[in-house]
Amino acid sequence: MARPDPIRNTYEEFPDELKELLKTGQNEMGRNPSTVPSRDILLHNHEWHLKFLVESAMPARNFVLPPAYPPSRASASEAKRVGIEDLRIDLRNPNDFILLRAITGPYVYSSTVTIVEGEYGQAARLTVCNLEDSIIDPIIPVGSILAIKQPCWSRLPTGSYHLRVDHPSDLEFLNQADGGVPKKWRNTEDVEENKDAATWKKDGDVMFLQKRFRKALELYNRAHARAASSLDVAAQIDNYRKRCGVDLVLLRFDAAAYDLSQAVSLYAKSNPSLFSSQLTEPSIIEAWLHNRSTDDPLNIASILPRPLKGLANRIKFDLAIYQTTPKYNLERISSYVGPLTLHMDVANYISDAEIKQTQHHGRGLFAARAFRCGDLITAEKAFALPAYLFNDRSTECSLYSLGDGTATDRAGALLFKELVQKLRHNPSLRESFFDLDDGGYWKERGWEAKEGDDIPVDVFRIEHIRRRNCFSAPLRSLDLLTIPSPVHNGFWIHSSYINHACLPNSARTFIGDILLLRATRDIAKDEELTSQYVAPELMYEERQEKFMGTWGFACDCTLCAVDKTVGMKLEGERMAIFEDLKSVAQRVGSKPTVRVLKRFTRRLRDLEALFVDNTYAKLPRLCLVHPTLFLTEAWRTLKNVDKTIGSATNLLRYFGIITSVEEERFKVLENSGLVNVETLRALKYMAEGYDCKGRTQVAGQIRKVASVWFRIITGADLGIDEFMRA
Ligand SMILES: C[S@@+](CC[C@H](N)C(=O)[O-])C[C@H]1O[C@@H](n2cnc3c(N)ncnc32)[C@H](O)[C@@H]1O
Repeated sequence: MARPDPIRNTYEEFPDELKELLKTGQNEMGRNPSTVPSRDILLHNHEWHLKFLVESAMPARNFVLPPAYPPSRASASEAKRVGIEDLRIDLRNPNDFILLRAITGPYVYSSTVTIVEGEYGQAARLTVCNLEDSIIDPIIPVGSILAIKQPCWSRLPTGSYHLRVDHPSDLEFLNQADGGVPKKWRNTEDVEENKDAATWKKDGDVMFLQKRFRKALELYNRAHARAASSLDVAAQIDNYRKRCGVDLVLLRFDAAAYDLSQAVSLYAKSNPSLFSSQLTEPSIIEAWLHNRSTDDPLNIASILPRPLKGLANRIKFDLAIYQTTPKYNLERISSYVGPLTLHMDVANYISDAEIKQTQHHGRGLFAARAFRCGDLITAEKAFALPAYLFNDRSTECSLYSLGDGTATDRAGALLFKELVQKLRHNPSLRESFFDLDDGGYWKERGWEAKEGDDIPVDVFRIEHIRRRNCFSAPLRSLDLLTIPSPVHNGFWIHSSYINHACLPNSARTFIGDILLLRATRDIAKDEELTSQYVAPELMYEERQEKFMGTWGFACDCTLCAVDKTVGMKLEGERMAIFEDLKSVAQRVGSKPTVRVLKRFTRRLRDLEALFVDNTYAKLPRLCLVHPTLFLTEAWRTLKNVDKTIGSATNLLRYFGIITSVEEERFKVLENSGLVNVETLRALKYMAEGYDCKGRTQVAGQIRKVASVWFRIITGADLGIDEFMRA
């Protein structure tokens, strides 16, 4: 087959090409497209692309968001139907819709591409973006009848034009029997019309086993329709149960709750001992599945048969449940986590961290009670955390937002996709998600929702919210101490309300999909909770650029307030010595000598001298940290105990943690909140040193503090002994 275009070998979108088009495309807006290929050419090209998709090594997937526009809010009854001939380039009328029929199988990779026809046979290429689609279980199989809201032509880099849908809610699937569907699209005979419920269900099971979940859902729907009319209660229960299972795989938790409540109600009605119980009432069961509580007033755990109970459990955890105590067996949970078991069945504990308005930083989290250093403040399961096993081709992808010029890698791109699916399918989850900070996007682009309105699922708003509120997460923070762990990008709604401070009072860690927030110093009731979004850069300007670039704020914490006054000249002098020391440390590596370390110490003193005045009294001196860590470890390598202890004490000091040892008592006198792996190492080296000197009481007290800090930076106690021994 001849290649339709010698330059492009796939339908894939390349962000650089699209960016160029944006620059040149403005003057076409509102015009008719100059060229649209004929139906035959479109079909021929599509066939070629399908063949190419099957046969070749594909590039990494590029998910591309064009400049933002809101989804249509017109309902079917308000919208005006238009034809392909009415469409213009880049001109979306939110009140228009078009009816189209897919005349080919789809090309599914970064987006779904298919060829569609209008009522009078005019063909066009349709690109549907941001849906979770697969070639074996396509969302838009041939013959699908689609209503597309606010349709318009969009330019392609090939010089041609296509119809493009970015918001899932701008695409609706119609049945042949739906009003408005052209007569000639209704004539497909359903040759399988006479199958009974059991056969449909069996066919659904086959599809389920083949992981064709959308097809399975369609077949279970058919089985359900049949079973409902045959009044076979057992078959109906079974169908609801099966459909509930597929719902869960497809992230349709609201639908799963509905299906299970129907199944339970039918089960109760057909069971004499439950006939008069509340379990016969589907709305009560559905409300319980959604109520976010661990309570079981209907006694479901003991009454229901296992398969229904198991599904109830699954739905409750997927919709999130809450407990009011910080009680968890985190060591056990931590031991379960692995690449295949990232999602843990635990309840959230967030009741002691309240969301309130701050004075200058929007909303924030506040301590509802006092916490001691190391205490668990919250434990929250991820709202979304895509798991991928390997960094292989099957998951290789990126997300580009052309409108605001941002790009994100695989972890962020996969999270974006999952968020879109979860919000698309589950209206009950939208309110809490869309209440998060979107940097003013919706205020500028959207509209005020009225009481009872559906919250629109705007993909651009989702991406704005993702960027400002997501967290990077290893499988377990514990693993970061030893081996590089793949970093995922996840979403935790309650934890998103915490504001940043370079000197925070709490730190987050991860055990699977649980985000744990622990106090890094003592916190008073009603104090605002803060954590570091990222560890602060050494240079004040660089630090602020990072905060401004990603989150749109300039940090005004106590450290930034002081660093701001330092001035470029002094900062430059500090950085020059820092760079000097860094290159010596790199040269020396793990083979230090006493002579080199003495010279290193003298140069380090030059750097210390640049902090002489009292402005940094109890504050961290960040550019002294890394050279001092090097020095501490180097003295330890040379087995110089006193120098190791002295240098480790300085290391803590430069992190803003002031300690003392008096009369065999070790004390933390000041704690800036910068508890991290380096400060933990400093404690470990100090404890070893005091042991060597025979001062085991001091060493024991230091180890006690270290065990609390270990819990802060890994989430739990698992692995503390190995760490302290290594
Ligand atoms: C993850 S949200 C935190 C919750 C947010 N304050 C709210 O009202 O939803 C991140 C946003 O909070 C604000 N923020 C966080 N830390 C801040 C800080 N130290 N100073 C100023 N604004 C901050 C910024 O607007 C940032 O984009």
